[in-house]
Order: sequence, then structure tokens, then C-alpha cells
Amino acid sequence: MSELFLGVNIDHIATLRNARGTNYPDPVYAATLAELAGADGITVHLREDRRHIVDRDIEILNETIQTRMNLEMAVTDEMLDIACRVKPTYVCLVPEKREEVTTEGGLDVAGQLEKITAAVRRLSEAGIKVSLFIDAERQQIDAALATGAPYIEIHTGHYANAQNEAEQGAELKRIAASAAYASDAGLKVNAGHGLHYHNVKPIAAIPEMHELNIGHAIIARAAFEGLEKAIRDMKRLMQDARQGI
Ligand SMILES: CC(=O)[C@@H](O)[C@H](O)COP(=O)(O)O
Ligand SMILES: NCC(=O)COP(=O)(O)O
Repeated sequence: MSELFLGVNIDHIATLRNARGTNYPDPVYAATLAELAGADGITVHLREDRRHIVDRDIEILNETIQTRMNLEMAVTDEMLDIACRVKPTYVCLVPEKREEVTTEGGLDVAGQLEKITAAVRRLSEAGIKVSLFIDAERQQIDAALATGAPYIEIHTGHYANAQNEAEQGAELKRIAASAAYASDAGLKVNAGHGLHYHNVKPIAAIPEMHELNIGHAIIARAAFEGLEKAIRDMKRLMQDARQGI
């Protein structure tokens, strides 16, 4: 089975910093520590309201990240201009609602095909690899393919928020079937949102998964155990799942 990568999302280091208007804890420092602990990439979501990651973070991280930056952003002219100037390795296009506490679902690629295809083209022409954050639905996978984006990230929020085992099992099935369908069609398949230490293994065991992006649970655990241990423990769970342990 191919290797499974971990992208560590450091947004919530910035949430903590911004809560007091201080210059600490610094997400730049967190990214360096995350890489030393084995993160394969650093994910940051530059929200339109700048509630956590801010422009300064993106600029400095772009200079200091040793692995690769995965910039999550809404499909707006402002964000496209920033991405094309900064040129992160990856951009993941996500839906965004100003009033939401966190991302509530996948991007409706099928419903905005023209707009998203144009964004994918602009980013690709700037040398950026584009991923589309979508729900585990064939219609959205087909639309993602039509845009020319090489990657999708399957939204695992419904799986993470399932109210009982049956519901979670059904979500897992849907995600696994979608990963296989997308991979067969030639897309690289990532996943993320709401994954934590107790629900990550079944997702990590899906053979087509290329990378998992995990943030909130890792940063929360880091408050008690330190960032390095939090990342190493998550990677170990992912690797165990991959080996059927
Ligand atoms: C796009 C996505 O899946 C989110 O997980 C996001 O990256 C996390 O940021 P928020 O906590 O601001 O929703
Ligand atoms: N794209 C998902 C991500 O980056 C992290 O989401 P979460 O683990 O903070 O829910």
C-alpha cells in the first residue's frame, strides 16, 4: 500500500494568539516544530475574516516551511490574487460562510463549475497544485474531474459528527467508495475535517488515501502533551491503520 501523509493544520495556534491580540503562540514556530515532529506538510486556512491565520503568517510561512504549504481558501478574487502571488505548493479550494464556527460541508463544484474551473486554471497556470474540498458524492467527484484539478480532499466532517455507530459506518462506506471511484478516475485523494485520535484509523485504512489534513484535534492534544508528541502519536495511528494493526 502507498504511503499515507499527514498535513498538520496549524490554524488554531493562530486562534489562540488572536484571542489575546498578542504575537504568541506563533504559527510560524508551530510549523517548524510540526515538521521536526514528522508532519509531511503544513495546512493553513486563510479565512476571509482572518479569524485565525492572517496574511503575515502566509508570507512568513511561505519563506520558512521546509515541506510544503497547503493553503485552504475560498474561491474569491482576493484569495486567488494572494495565492498567485505567494505560490504555495498546494491550494485547497473550500466553501466559506462568514457566520460558521467551522467548515460545514464540501464545496459545491457541480453547481459552480464555470467559476471553479476558471479558478483551477488560474492557479494551475501559476504552478500551484489544486485540490477541491468536496463531500463524498459522485456528482461532485465528476465535477472535480471536469475542472482539471488533480486532487480532491474528501470532507470527513459528517463522518466525524455521526451520532451513532450505524451512521458513522454508513459515512465511512460512502467515503471509501468515493475514494476508490475518484482514484480510479485519476484523482489523488486526500481527506480531512474533524478527524481525531479515536476516529482516524478507519479513514487512514482506506487504501486510496494519499494524505489526511488534521488540525483541531492535534492542536488540542498539544496543549496537554506538547506538539511533538501529539503529531507523532497521530502519525503512529495512521501508520498502524495502514498496516492493518
Ligand atoms: C476546510 C476545512 O476543512 C477546515 O477544517 C479548515 O481548514 C479548518 O479551519 P476552521 O477551523 O476555520 O474551519
Ligand atoms: N481540511 C481539514 C483540515 O485542514 C483540518 O480540519 P480539522 O482537523 O481542524 O477539523
